[in-house]
Amino acid sequence: MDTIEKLFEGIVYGFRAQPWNIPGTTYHHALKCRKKITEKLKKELDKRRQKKKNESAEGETTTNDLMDGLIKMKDEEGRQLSDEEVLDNVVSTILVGHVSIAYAVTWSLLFLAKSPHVLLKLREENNAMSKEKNNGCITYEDISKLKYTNKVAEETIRMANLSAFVFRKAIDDIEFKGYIIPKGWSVIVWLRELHNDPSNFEDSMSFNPDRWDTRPTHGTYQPFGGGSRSCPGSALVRVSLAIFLHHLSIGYKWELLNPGARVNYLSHPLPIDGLEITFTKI
Ligand code: HEM
Repeated sequence: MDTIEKLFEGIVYGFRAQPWNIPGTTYHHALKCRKKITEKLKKELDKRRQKKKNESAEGETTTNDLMDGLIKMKDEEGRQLSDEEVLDNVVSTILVGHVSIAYAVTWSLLFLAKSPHVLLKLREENNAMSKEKNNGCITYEDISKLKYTNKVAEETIRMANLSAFVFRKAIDDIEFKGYIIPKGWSVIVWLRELHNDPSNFEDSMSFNPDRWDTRPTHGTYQPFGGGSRSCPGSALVRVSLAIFLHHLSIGYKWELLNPGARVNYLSHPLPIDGLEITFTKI
């Protein structure tokens, strides 16, 4: 697991690096990590395929994880994924799910530590819910009742700007503010700028969950991208954050060790100290 963790970390660093495939660059290292991880997963895939062959007389294989799901998947015409497609899907799913939610959670800890009045309201709402549930676990339905908690989660997603930009290609000549973007050009959509622009979000740099009482203007909020390639993990991110905020606010107090720590923006924004913190159980 440690080796796999290291390899994924290498790929994540190469995510937003300049694509210079020269020894010594972050991008080159990421490609090497990608190759190694694919080799490791290929061995596992071969084992699974062999196992499936051996067991075909007895029926289905017993494991039921992502790789098995991809191996079994068939389209309408009964076509299955090639080895390369299975491996690409395993790598990209782990990659996008690997650090993203952890980073969002990290930012929620930081924003809340710096906004005690928000934390107070969050704690109030979640203590009330916990009492209602007799200290039991919350369910998916309960999460939608945690109105303030959901607003804190959304404001965290806005302020954290974990995906600062997405790439697109102009499929036609486009005129924008007097400039022509020729067909075929690559375009960066700078999401962070949209979310930090005070004309889109009043007092945009302050952590204010109540701003979510009204919906943002169309097109001004795209933390998960847009269109057919938008993030399929967005609901999972929101639910995970809400569950985390519930348990955190009712169970713990915490203090930042370096409240003024600078932020490292690549490959994803994160305080330079990794957010060193002390926790106390309430
Ligand atoms: C806070 C966490 C996350 C943020 C901010 C985020 C943001 C994004 C953005 C901006 C894109 C590009 C969308 C576009 O080009 O329009 C994307 C793509 C994607 N995300 Fe996420 N994401 C997060 C978490 C996750 C998680 C947890 C998963 C899955 C477990 C996931 C799966 C994916 C996949 C598979 C794509 C590629 C979609 C495609 O190209 O069709 N993401 N994400």
